[in-house]
Amino acid sequence: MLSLAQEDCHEHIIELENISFSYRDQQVISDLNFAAKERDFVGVIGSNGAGKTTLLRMIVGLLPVENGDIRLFGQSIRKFKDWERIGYVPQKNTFNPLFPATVREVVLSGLYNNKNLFRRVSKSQQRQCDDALEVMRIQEIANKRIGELSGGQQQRAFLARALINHPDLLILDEPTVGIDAETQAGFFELITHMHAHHHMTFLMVSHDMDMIEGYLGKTPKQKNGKIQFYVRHSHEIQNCEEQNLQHSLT
Ligand SMILES: Nc1ncnc2c1ncn2[C@@H]1O[C@H](COP(=O)(O)OP(=O)(O)OP(=O)(O)O)[C@@H](O)[C@H]1O
Repeated sequence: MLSLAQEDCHEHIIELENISFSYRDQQVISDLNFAAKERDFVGVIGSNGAGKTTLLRMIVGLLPVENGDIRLFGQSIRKFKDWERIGYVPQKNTFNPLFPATVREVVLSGLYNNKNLFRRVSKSQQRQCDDALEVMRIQEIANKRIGELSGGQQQRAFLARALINHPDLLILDEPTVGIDAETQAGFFELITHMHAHHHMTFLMVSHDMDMIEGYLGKTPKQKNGKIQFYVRHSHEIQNCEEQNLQHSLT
């Protein structure tokens, strides 16, 4: 059993406080509360239309928070500016396959939050890009057009794009939708390996109940179509003594 002092060494990364959201007159999220700490792995589940994508878009600043508050790294989203600390992989079907960019250009665009995809890139930024391509094992296809790739390869490219800034929080919206079972399993293995070996917090929407049950160790139950969170807590991976040691060494 962990003491309170041990648990408290992990900082809050996301705090949702009484969040509600409506599209015109349709209320999608009502009075949602949740908190995730450093290095937690959070599975977000809920039936179609429960508001999962809407919630992620609020957390990454693409939709306004009108009711309640979201705190990111302890700060209200209304004042938050450190967006490079957050990597976001949107749902696959929001990507246009005719987009005329190479994998390398897509990955580099993660540095600029889409402001200017083709601006001049420094040597150190190229190295950052090479590192992200290597982590995702897609160096060989770096110069291919993104639209020519398989669904699994495209997802790796978008994950590399989200990782290029070395984010502290990685947000994934159904990352394996439309991908065959074998590639899905490989992709999930990659994500769980990253969770175990990198100091990152994960928030992932998934309909894959086997994955939630297998990795997060809880049997998901649908609750009136509402969003639910299943968490593998940071202290299940690393206790605070190890964490303090790691911090004192870096
Ligand atoms: N831009 C929009 N304008 C109006 N309504 C929207 C908009 N985006 C989503 N909705 C509606 O809000 C509800 C929640 O949508 P959302 O995509 O957040 O659900 P979800 O839980 O991610 O669903 P799924 O599991 O199918 O991906 C749905 O009823 C949807 O039709």
